[in-house]
Amino acid sequence: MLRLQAFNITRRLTRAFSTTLTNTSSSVGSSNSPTGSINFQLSEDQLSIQDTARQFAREVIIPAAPHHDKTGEYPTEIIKQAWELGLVNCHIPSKYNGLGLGVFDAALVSEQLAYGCTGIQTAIEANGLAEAPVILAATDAQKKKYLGRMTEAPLMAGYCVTEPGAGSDVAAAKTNAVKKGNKWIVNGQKMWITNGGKANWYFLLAKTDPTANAGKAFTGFIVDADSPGITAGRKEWNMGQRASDTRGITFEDVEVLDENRLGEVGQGFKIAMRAFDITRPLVASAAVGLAQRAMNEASAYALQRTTMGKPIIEHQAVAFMLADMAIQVEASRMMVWRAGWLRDQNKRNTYYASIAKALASETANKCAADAVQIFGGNGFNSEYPVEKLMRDAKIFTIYEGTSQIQRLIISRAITDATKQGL
Ligand SMILES: CCCCCCCC(=O)SCCNC(=O)CCNC(=O)[C@H](O)C(C)(C)COP(=O)(O)OP(=O)(O)OC[C@H]1O[C@@H](n2cnc3c(N)ncnc32)[C@H](O)[C@@H]1OP(=O)(O)O
Repeated sequence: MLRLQAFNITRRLTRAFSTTLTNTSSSVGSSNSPTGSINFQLSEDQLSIQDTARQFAREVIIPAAPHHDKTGEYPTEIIKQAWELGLVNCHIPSKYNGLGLGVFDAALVSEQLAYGCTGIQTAIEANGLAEAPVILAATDAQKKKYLGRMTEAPLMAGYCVTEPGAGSDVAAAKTNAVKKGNKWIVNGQKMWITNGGKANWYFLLAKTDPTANAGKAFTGFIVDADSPGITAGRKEWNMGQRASDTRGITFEDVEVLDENRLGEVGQGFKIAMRAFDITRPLVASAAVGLAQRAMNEASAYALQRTTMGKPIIEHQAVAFMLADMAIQVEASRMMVWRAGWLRDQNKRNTYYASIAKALASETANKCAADAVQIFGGNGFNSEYPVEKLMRDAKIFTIYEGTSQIQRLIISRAITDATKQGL
């Protein structure tokens, strides 16, 4: 079933590809996207890695997705296979034995994996989210230790920022770290942590100066998940993306060595935000993958389902819904590419990342809901694939910043630009 041999060939191509895109700096890999001109033609290498991810989604993820959706079982075996193909931890620089892909190239992968199942893709991509602050701010020794091990075994990691009382408003987070000698003592409660119960280590954001403003109040840490005092709560049973492991995590007098502090004291909030500049385009590309799947499922169904003597795809009411899906999918993908490309040029992309995230996540919801509509009664039934897409889509407008937070970021950028007369 797996056709791993075929995948291994593509993996070798992928590895070869990585050597030409290697990035050993502290930023996520630069891409081979041409500078000075716009070119929508993917390179042979990009097509190759996209094809590997597409094939993996079609042959491995799609057949297994209904089981993981129904049972909530964590897709350990699938993640292991994806890891063997180089489809996990795409950003880790080659210096630490990773592929060192840029955001643009990683988006090609995440769109394809998400086409198969966004629950499984989220479990995979959550590694990228936890690793982003480490790639951005860690010392060489920290990178060797924590990124290096991710390339030696199919381990998972988690990004511990959200709290029961601090989701959209990160600055309201209360988990604190107090310095004692060469250690920090961490206390607090995190919530909705993806890979919470599966992670080998966490990126942790903790308040270290309660009197300072957000930009200086927090510090980032890398925390081993088996540290005494850490307790992972029960797996949350969510509306969709059920393959993904989401939990609350309690920190009770957890000792973290100062050598595990990430960056300067007080810089944690900015490191956590800069990580989103990398990962929001990837969440958006996953939403595009789901939207594309909804459109493909709806088109195929509309071609074979007949009413009033003809396939429903020939009824304009249905055909125009499909056309609207195509418009939204194509526009969303272009925004993902723009946000990713800009980041790969080492330019600030926060505004475009938020536009891509808001547009693509709302597109995923619209396309999934319209696919259910096109399927009619069958769409409402769990024997058909589209009700899962509709449940899975909802979280895209919530995690990694709600649609409202994206609009806050976009509108602040407009205000700033206007004030500067731009
Ligand atoms: C597929 C994988 C998915 C995995 C599962 C998903 C997991 C998650 O959902 S993770 C949690 C997601 N949470 C979020 O996205 C939180 C949303 N909220 C936010 O983004 C922020 O809290 C936001 C934008 C509202 C910040 O607002 P606010 O509190 O007003 O802070 P703000 O004043 O803008 O910024 C504070 C400082 O940080 C700086 N800063 C903000 N953003 C950035 C950035 N992108 N880059 C660099 N610096 C930044 C500001 O310039 C400011 O600096 P200074 O103090 O020197 O002026």
